[in-house]
Parts: sequence; structure tokens; C-alpha cells
Amino acid sequence: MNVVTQSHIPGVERAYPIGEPILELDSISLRFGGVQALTNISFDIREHEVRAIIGPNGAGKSSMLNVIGGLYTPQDGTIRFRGEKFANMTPGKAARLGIARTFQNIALFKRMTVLENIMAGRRLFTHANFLEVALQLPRARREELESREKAEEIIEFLEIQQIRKTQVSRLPYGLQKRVELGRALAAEPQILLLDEPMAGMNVEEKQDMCRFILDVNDHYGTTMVLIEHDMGVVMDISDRVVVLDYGKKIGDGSPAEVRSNQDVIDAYLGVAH
Ligand SMILES: Nc1ncnc2c1ncn2[C@@H]1O[C@H](COP(=O)(O)OP(=O)(O)OP(=O)(O)O)[C@@H](O)[C@H]1O
Repeated sequence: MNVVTQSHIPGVERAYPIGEPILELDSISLRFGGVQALTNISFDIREHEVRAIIGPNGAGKSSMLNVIGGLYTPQDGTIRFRGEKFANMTPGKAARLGIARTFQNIALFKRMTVLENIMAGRRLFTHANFLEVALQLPRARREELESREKAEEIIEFLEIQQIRKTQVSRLPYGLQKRVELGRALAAEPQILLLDEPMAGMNVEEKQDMCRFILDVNDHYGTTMVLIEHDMGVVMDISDRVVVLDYGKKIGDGSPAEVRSNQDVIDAYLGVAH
């Protein structure tokens, strides 16, 4: 197997070399009434890699992410996570397996602060009931402290200390996206699904987001699956790219391989986006 040991920083060894497939999608087909959103799609995602899904509008990228995250159940095909077969993934199962995601339209609690939003991402790790929290019983206090500690670590990592007590609705779009990344990280995911993490950002915000995606991958070893329209961004930060068009897979490989694939050039790269 071709193990990639090169870090995203040239000349530096990767702390988490790319490993075996952690997620395998086999012959996935998904229909909405008469619309065939995905047709017989198979590909895998290796542990610790940055994997991109690209394709023109309506190609099926979001549908694919929603199948992985358990929001959509495909009519055909299977998903394997660390070799275990799942005919029907659900959002709850995905979360328990360590699959977290961000959304195209920011899904934060707008009236809460940055810190509170990131702490909200810890809910998988908190078990205290309402009464325990209200009475501040030992388990509730301990969980609250752990959540806060983890949230503060993430805030420092994402360089958002200055806004930790700011209400999210007051933040510019690019920073809200960074907070959303932080909230997903609070769940300590093994796989992070990013739905157009750079959409609507200016060049500077995009550069920042790219850096944080690579930093997260380098520092935590988190496997990343991202959908992105900006081809430049995808080619710069991805280890491997899968290309969809009209719900079918037309390319799969390294950025260089995908770039020189004629079907991809015809279907996607030749089209102005
Ligand atoms: N919930 C749904 N109900 C009905 N049709 C849907 C649904 N979700 C997606 N589709 C259809 O499935 C096809 C693939 O859509 P999808 O959103 O997955 O593509 P995409 O590549 O993410 O597009 P975009 O880049 O525009 O977001 C489209 O024809 C779309 O209209």
C-alpha cells in the first residue's frame, strides 16, 4: 500500500501517516422519487487522510456526505466503518462511531457565545441529567470542567481566544465557520465531514480555513472528508480526490491524477464555476 508519510509542511514527516481504509463505501445508490442522486458509487477513505469530493452543481456531493453521516439512507450499497458493515447508518450511529460534520449553512446557536457553542459540541461526553446539572452535583461539575477544558484547548488551537465570550451572531462569516469547526472538533471525531467549509469566504478567510484544516489533520490526525467548489483549494490540501458528475463517479485519485483525467476535464475542469 502506498503510505503517505509526507506532512503538509514540506520536508516534515507526517505525525499520523495515512493508514488503511477507515470508511468504505460500496456500490451506493440513492434516489429521491424519480431523481437518481447517486449511482453505484464506491470509494474508500483512509485513516488520517484529507479526502475531497468534488463535482459540478447537482453532482451528488452533498447527498454522498449525507449518506456517510447517516442523514440519507441509500436504496442500495453498504458502508463499512473499520470493517463493520452498516446497511443503514443513522446520524446517532455516525456520531457514536466518531463521525462529526459541519454544514454548508452554519448551524451554530447564534445567541450563545463562542465558548458555549464549542462546549455544546461535547454533548456525547456528558451524561449528567437535568437535576444533576441544576444542583451542580459532582458528576455534572466534573463533566462541565472537562468540557470547558477541552473547549478552551480548541479555542487556543483555532486562535479565537479574543472572541471566546462573544455572541456568535456578532461575528463575521469566516469566524463563524471557524467556530463551527471548533464545535465539530469538540466531539473529538475520528472522521470530520466538512460541507463546503470555504463557501462564501474571501481569499484571506479561505487561506485561514485551509491552514486550520491541515493543522487539525496534522495535530489530531483527524481524517477529513470535504466537499469544495474551489478547485485550487481542493488540489492544494487534499491527499486524494473523488469526482462525481450526474451522480456517477468519474474520477478518483491524487490531485495530479484527477487533474489529468480527461473525463474530469470534460465534465468539471472545462466548465467555468
Ligand atoms: N432531499 C432531496 N430531495 C430531492 N432531491 C434531492 C434531495 N437532495 C438532493 N436532491 C437531488 O439530488 C441531486 C444531487 O444533489 P446534491 O445536493 O447531492 O448535489 P451537489 O453536488 O451537492 O450540488 P451543489 O454543489 O449544488 O450543492 C440533485 O439533482 C438534487 O436536486
